[in-house]
Amino acid sequence: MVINSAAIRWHGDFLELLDQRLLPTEIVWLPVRNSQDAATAIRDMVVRGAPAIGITAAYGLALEAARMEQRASMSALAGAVETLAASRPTAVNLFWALDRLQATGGSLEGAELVQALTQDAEAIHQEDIAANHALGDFGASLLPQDATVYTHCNTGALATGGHGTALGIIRSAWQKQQLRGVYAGETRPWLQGSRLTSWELANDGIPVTLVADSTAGQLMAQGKVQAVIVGADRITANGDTANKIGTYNLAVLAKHHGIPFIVAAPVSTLDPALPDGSHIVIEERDGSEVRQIQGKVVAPSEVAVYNPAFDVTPGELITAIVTERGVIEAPTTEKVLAHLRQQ
Ligand SMILES: CSC[C@H]1O[C@H](OP(=O)(O)O)[C@H](O)[C@@H]1O
Repeated sequence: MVINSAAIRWHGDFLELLDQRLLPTEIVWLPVRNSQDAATAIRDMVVRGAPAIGITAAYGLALEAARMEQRASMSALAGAVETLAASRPTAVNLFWALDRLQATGGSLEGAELVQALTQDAEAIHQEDIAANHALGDFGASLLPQDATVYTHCNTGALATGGHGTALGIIRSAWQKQQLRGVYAGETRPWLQGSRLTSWELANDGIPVTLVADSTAGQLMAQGKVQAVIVGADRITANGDTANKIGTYNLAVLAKHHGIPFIVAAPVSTLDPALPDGSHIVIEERDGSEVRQIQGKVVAPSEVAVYNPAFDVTPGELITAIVTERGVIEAPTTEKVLAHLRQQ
């Protein structure tokens, strides 16, 4: 089966990933032929975004099994699972996908195992696309008519199997003629907002205004934003949400200004095993990502840098969490667990 999406092209026996480090100026597709290729691509953010990371890990494990041919077994794949799991720590979708494929693989071996893992990886990809369209519609129903929304980082087709999560809500609202426009925060230091979100929305013809991250408060104070919509990398049982660094700032600002703060994520981003956000491992990335912008030095080479890739927004600051199953208003542990029990 061939599955093509904005950032991920699956050819049935190998994978291509759009190198998102080069966007928006260059379109370069990199081949991925085994689990190490996939892990390296995730670690180096060739592919990024919680759902896209999970999908890539799933294909990477399936490719590794195919490389082993008749030698393939889940015990033989244990090293590949470990390598993929070590690529980035925060997005739970990576671990969810690996757990799902390990369960699918079970005691299968050889060609049967290769087929089962391949089909499940393809299913994860297709399910994510469907989930994003469903959550997009649920989320659009939360927005007032003619809304202008603020979004952070990139949560679009580049970060998922397609359509997007927060950008999925934005795309669905635009298609329903509910949306006036979008403010996209640049999202330092990796600039997912300026390089990826503004590129995706402009390509779709959705009115987008790029702003420096520090502009968000003034926009809210001036009444120019009717909702803040963001994605998620891991949502714990009580609704605490790990997302791109800077998300917590936006949640506090939104609370102060009485603006709805909406988190969009597929159910695969919910992690009920963690009771609250204090248990989430926050990835810290190299200081060079802050000292430089696309290789241009913007700080003294010896200056100390603290570069957490994510922060945690407490559930009490979140107006609603939107998944493909519906909306969790004012999330609490009871509501999140009930949401997970519903089919
Ligand atoms: C739907 S993508 C979720 C999430 O992933 C992004 O992080 P990164 O670009 O570092 O992979 C960002 O936190 C998005 O909100």
